[in-house]
Amino acid sequence: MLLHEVVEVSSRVAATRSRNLKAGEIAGLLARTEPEQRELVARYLSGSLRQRRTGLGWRGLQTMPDPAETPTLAVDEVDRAFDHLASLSGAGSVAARATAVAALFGSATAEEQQWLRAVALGNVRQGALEAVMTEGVAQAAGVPVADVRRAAMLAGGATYVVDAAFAGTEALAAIGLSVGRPIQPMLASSAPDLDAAIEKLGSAPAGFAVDAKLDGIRIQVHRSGDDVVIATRSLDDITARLPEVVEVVRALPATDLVLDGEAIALDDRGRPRPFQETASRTASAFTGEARVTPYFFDVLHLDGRDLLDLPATERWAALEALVPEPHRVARWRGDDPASARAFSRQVLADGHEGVVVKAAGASYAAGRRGASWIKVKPVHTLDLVVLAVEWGSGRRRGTLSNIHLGARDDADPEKFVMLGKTFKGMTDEMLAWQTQRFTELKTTEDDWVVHVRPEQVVEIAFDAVQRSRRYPGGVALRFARVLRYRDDKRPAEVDTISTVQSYLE
Ligand SMILES: Nc1ncnc2c1ncn2[C@@H]1O[C@H](COP(=O)(O)OP(=O)(O)OP(=O)(O)O)[C@@H](O)[C@H]1O
Repeated sequence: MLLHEVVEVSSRVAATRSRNLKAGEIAGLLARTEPEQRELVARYLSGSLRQRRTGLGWRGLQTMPDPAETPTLAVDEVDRAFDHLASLSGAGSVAARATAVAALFGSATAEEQQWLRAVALGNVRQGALEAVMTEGVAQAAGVPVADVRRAAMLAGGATYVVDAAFAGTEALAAIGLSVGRPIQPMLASSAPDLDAAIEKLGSAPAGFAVDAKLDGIRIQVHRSGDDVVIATRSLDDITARLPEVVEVVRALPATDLVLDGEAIALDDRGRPRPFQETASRTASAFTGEARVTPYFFDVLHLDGRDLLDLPATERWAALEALVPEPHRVARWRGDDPASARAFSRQVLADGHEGVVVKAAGASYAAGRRGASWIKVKPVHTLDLVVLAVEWGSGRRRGTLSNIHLGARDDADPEKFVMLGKTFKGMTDEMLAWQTQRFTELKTTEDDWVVHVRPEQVVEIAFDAVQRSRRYPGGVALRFARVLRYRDDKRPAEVDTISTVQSYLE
C-alpha cells in the first residue's frame, strides 16, 4: 500500500462531517489493503505511529528537503524508517537522525511530507476518532461493530484488533484482558451533588460506594512477576517515571495483577499538594521532584483470573484483601444517604477535589462513561480547547499569555465555539511551557494574537456561566482560570457548548 493512498483517505475523512462517510472511507481503504499491512494502515489512519518514540522533535522537522514529484513511498517503508529513527541513540545519533529524516522526507511528496511531519509530532488533526475507526474496521471486516468495540476496549484501541476482526467474531471474542497490555479505563459521568448522583444510580439493590476523588493522575498498573507496567488514562507508558509506584506494586502478595488507581503528591500531613506537583512527575515536559503515592480503587485481574465482569462489591473485596489500606482510596460503602453525605463532607474537608459514587453491582465497563460511576465536584470545571493566545504585556512580555477558549460544537467534533479568554491561574512554569507549545501549534498571527491549531486541551475552573452577546455561543465564563493543561485528553473529548450552556443559572 502506498502512503499516498493513506494520506488521501485521511484528508477525505477530515473533510467530511458525516460519521458514516468517514467510516466508509476507512472501511474502503482497509478492505483493499494487503492483510499484513492492515494494522499499520489503521494506525496511520488514526494519526499515530507504531513506534511510541521516534526521537524526532519539531526543531528537527522545521526545514524540509525538496519534496518528490510523484508518490512512491510505501507504508512498510515508512514503518521501517521510523523503526530505524527510534533505534538511534548515543554518540553520532544527531547526525544519523538528520540523514534518516532527509532520506524519508526527501522521498515524500509535499502532501506526504506534511502528513509525516504531523504524525511524527503527534499532531495529526484528521486522525480518525476511535468511534469512527471502530465502525470502519467492523464494516471492512463484515463483523458486528459491538464485537469490535468490546475487543478494542480490552486491547487498548480499535487499531489493535484489525487482524482479529478480519479473522471473524470468534477471534474478536477471544480477545480478553492481557496482563501487560493496558485497557481503556472506565470513566465517570457527573452529577451536581451527592443526592443527584445517588438518584442517578437508580434503585441499585446492592447499595453503593462513595470514593474520595483524588486530584492526581490516573494510573493503570499491570504486574506479571517482577515486571510492572504503568499506563496513563490515555494508555501512555509512564513506568520509568514512577519508580516509587513500581516498588509499592512489587511488594503486593500476588504474581499477576491489574490495578486501577490514582497517583498523587501529598504533603507531610497527607493532604494533596497542588496538582502541578503530581503533573511535574508524569508529564514529559517537566522534571519534578515531588514524590507521588499510589492509591488504588479497583482490581481487574488477579493471579490468572479476570475480574472485570464481576459485580463491583467482589472486586472491592479482592482489592481490600490484596492492597494495604495506606494504598487504597478512602471508600465508604453502604446504602444510607445521610451517612454517605457525612463521608463526602469529610473527604472535601481533607482537601480532595470531590467524590466518585459507584454502583456496587456494576461490572468494570472498560472505555465507557456510564452511570455506574458518577463524579461530584464542588468546583465547576470544563475541559476546553485553546483556539488562540495573546502575547503578554508588563511582567508577561515575551510570553504567550491570554488563552482563547473553545467548547466543542455538539454536531461536529472538529468544530469549536469560542467562549472567552483567560490569563489567570498560570504558574511561571506553565507560561514558559505554553509559550513554546503554542508557538509549535501556530497557524497565523495578527497584531498580538497567535492563532493555533485547536489541539491543546485545558481544564478550566469557573464560578458561573453567564449569557453574553460577545461570543458566538451566547455564553461566557465568569472568573475562568486555568487549572491545568491536559495531555491525556484529545480535542474531540472536550466539553460541548450545550454542556456549557447547561450551567446557565
Ligand atoms: N476514587 C476514584 N475512582 C475513580 N476515578 C477517580 C477516583 N479518584 C480520582 N479519580 C479520577 O477521576 C477520573 C474520573 O472522572 P472521568 O472518568 O470523568 O475522567 P476525567 O475526564 O479525566 O475527569 P476529571 O477531569 O474530573 O479528572 C478518573 O479518570 C480518575 O483519574
